[in-house]
Amino acid sequence: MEEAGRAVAAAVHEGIPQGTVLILAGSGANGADALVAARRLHAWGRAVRVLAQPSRHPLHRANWARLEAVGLPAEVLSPSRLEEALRSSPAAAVDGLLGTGFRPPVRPELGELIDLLNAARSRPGANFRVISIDLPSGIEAARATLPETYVQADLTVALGGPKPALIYGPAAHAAGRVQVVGLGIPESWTEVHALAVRPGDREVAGLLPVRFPDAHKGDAGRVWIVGGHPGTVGAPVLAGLGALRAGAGLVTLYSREQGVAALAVNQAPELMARILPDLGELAVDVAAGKRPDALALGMGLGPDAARLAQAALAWKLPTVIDADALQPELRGAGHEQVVWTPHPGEAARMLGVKTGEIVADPLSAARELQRQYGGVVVLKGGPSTVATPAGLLVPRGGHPGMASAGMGDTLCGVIAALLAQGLSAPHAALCGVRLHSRAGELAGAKHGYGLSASDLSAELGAAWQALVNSAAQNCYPEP
Ligand SMILES: NC(=O)C1=CN([C@@H]2O[C@H](COP(=O)(O)OP(=O)(O)OC[C@H]3O[C@@H](n4cnc5c(N)ncnc54)[C@H](O)[C@@H]3O)[C@@H](O)[C@H]2O)[C@H](O)CC1
Repeated sequence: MEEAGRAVAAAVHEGIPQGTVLILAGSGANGADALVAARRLHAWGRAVRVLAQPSRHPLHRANWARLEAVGLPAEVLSPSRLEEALRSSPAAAVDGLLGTGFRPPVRPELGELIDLLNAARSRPGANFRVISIDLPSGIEAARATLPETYVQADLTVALGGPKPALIYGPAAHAAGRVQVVGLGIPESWTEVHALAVRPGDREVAGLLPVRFPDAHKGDAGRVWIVGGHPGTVGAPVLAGLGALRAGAGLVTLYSREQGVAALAVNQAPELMARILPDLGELAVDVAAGKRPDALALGMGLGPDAARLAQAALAWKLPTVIDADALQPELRGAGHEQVVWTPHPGEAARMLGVKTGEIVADPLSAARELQRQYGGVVVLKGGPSTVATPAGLLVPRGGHPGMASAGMGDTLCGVIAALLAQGLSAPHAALCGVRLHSRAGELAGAKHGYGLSASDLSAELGAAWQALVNSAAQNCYPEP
C-alpha cells in the first residue's frame, strides 16, 4: 500500500508538477492508497486537499491518522464538499474511490460524486486531469463493459499488473493512459495468479522460424488454403497472400469458385489455384500421400464449410479453422495442431451465447472455447486473446485501422505459414497474431485508419524484421 501510494504520488508529481492536488479517498484499500499518495505529495511540498469517506479498514484508518499527524487533516467526503473543492480549480484529482473491491452497480451516493468529477473534468476550459488508482471507479476489474456511471480518467496507475478492463475495450476507453506499477510482487506469485501473460516482442522474435542461406521453398512449407464462394472469392486470396508474406514456400488455393483462380493470378501469380467442383476430392489427394505442411480452411467457404472442416480435421494436419467453418458441430473435434480463429460473433455462435458476453469477458470466452473445441483458440479483437492448453496469452500491439475486411483472412494465412514452417500451434498463434499486429502498426503509420488487408500483408516482411531487430537490440546491452 505504501509503495502503491508512492507510485501514484510520483505519477501525479511528474505529470502535473504544479497546482493543487485534490485527493478523493473511498472507504476501502483503494482509498487507503489515495491517503498514502496525499501524504507523499504533501511531503514533496505540493498543495493537497483530501476528501475521504470514513472507513473501518485498519490501514485506511491508520493512514487517515498519519495525515493528521503531518498537518494535513482529511475532510469527510460529501457531494457539497466535492463541488466546492472542484470550483477552486485543482490541477489534478486523484480518484481513489473504488478499486478491485467494487461490486456493481455503483451506489447512488458514490454515483453522485463520480458525476460531479466527470462534469468538472469535461467543463469547457477545465484544466485539470483525473488520475485513477488501479481502475477508474465504477469499472469492474474483469469486465470489459462500460457501465452507466464510471470515472473517465486521463491516467490510470495499475497496481501489480493491468486488469482485463484496462486492456479490452470499451472499458479500457475509461482508463486514459495506463501506467503499470509492479509493486515488487514476486514473479512466483504472478505466475500462479495472473489471468494471462503478455509476451513482449523479444519473446515472440525468439520463437520465429530461422531461415538458413541454403533454404529452398520446400523447407519453407507447403500451405493449402481452402475457401471461396460466390461473392467471397477475395477471402482465400487474402489468406494466400498472408501466407506468402509470412514466409510459406508454396501456397495453393483450393476452391469450387472459378473466380478465386482468376483473382489469385491477378493479385499474386505466385499463388497456385486448383478449382474442384467437389472439394471432397482433397481427401483422395491426402490419402494418396499428397499432404500440405499446413492447411487453412473456412474463409468465405460457404454453407458446407463445417462438413469439409470435419473431414480435414481427421487428416491430423496442422490446421487453421476460420469463418464459415467455425460451427458448434465441430465441438470436441480439435487436436493439438489446430488453431481456431473466431471473431466475437463466431465465438458467440460456437459457445451458444450472445456476442456481448464474449466482448465483456474475452479471457473467459477464449478459455471456454479452448476447453470445448480443443487445440488453440485465437479470439480476434483489439487485442486478440490466445487460449492454449497451458493458459492464456494476450499479444501486444495493433492499430485501429485493422478494423477492416480481410484482416482475419490474412491472419489465417500468416498462422498457417508459421505452422507450415514447423511452429507448434500455440507458438504459431502467438507469433502470427503479433506479426499481424506489428504489420498493422507499420501499415497504419503509412495509411492511417484507411489501411486495407492488402496494405497490412505488404508490411509482414518488415514486421518480421522489426521483431527480430527488437530482440537483437534487447539481447546485447549497451557497452
Ligand atoms: N497488489 C495490489 O493490487 C494492491 C492493491 N491495493 C489496493 O486495494 C484495492 C482493493 O481494495 P478493497 O478494499 O478490496 O476494495 P476497494 O477499495 O476497491 O473498494 C471497496 C470499498 O468500496 C465500497 N464499494 C464496493 N462496491 C461499491 C459500490 N457498488 N458502490 C459504492 N461503494 C462500493 C465497499 O463498501 C468498500 O468500502 C485495489 O484496487 C488497490 O487500490 C493495495 O492497496 C496495494 C496492493
